[in-house]
Amino acid sequence: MTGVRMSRVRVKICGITREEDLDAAVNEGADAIGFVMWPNSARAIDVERLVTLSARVPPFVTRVGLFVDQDAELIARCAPWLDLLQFHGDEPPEACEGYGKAWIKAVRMRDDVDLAAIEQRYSAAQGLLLDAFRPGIPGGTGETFDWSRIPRTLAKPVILAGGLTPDNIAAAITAVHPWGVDVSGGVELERGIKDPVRLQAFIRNVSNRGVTGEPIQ
Ligand SMILES: O=C(O)c1ccccc1N[C@@H]1O[C@H](COP(=O)(O)O)[C@@H](O)[C@H]1O
Repeated sequence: MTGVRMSRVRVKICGITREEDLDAAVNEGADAIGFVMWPNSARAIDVERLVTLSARVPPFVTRVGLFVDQDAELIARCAPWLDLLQFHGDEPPEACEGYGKAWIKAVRMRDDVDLAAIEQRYSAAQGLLLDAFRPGIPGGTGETFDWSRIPRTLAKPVILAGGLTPDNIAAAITAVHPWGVDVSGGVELERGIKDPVRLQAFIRNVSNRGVTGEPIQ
């Protein structure tokens, strides 16, 4: 490919709990940093910690707050420290609005999922984040799903998630052509603690690929 620079795939590093992990992600070129505000997660942070970590994020890096069927009051308290809300539960569209923030809807890829219907229902979402389905667990499972189930016809930007790693991310981008990718467990040493080596490898393996999966010239 000559003369054409394909748009690059955006990358979000989720489940940041520590300053050093945040700095490593930003310095490697992450486009977005995810903060898990769902208290049942081993990667959860509280509002006080969100305020501290959020203040460390430089301009042009998106601060994303992850919520799972949580109280409007808690989301409203977090919203000033966030740029984008990620709804990872069974929230109806009405529960995602009213915070004055753009938002994305996470969809767990159950066998019977109808993405076209979901896209219509969540028409105000900025994008759809597609994650693996495991009963009883809202996300962050570290599991992949069959990427060929994602139709190419979706109008909204697709953010691919679920079990992504430095080793499978190139194949994932080639298969799905996503707008962005989101990773948590695949770049960790343990839950909530990122591995700088895996983090660097993941972001580098994303950054040199266009949305077609071809290396950017
Ligand atoms: O990270 C969590 O603990 C979490 C909890 C509840 C819902 C979602 C969660 N994480 C998100 O799940 C996907 C996939 O994560 P992984 O890469 O498979 O570990 C991603 O969007 C995380 O942000």
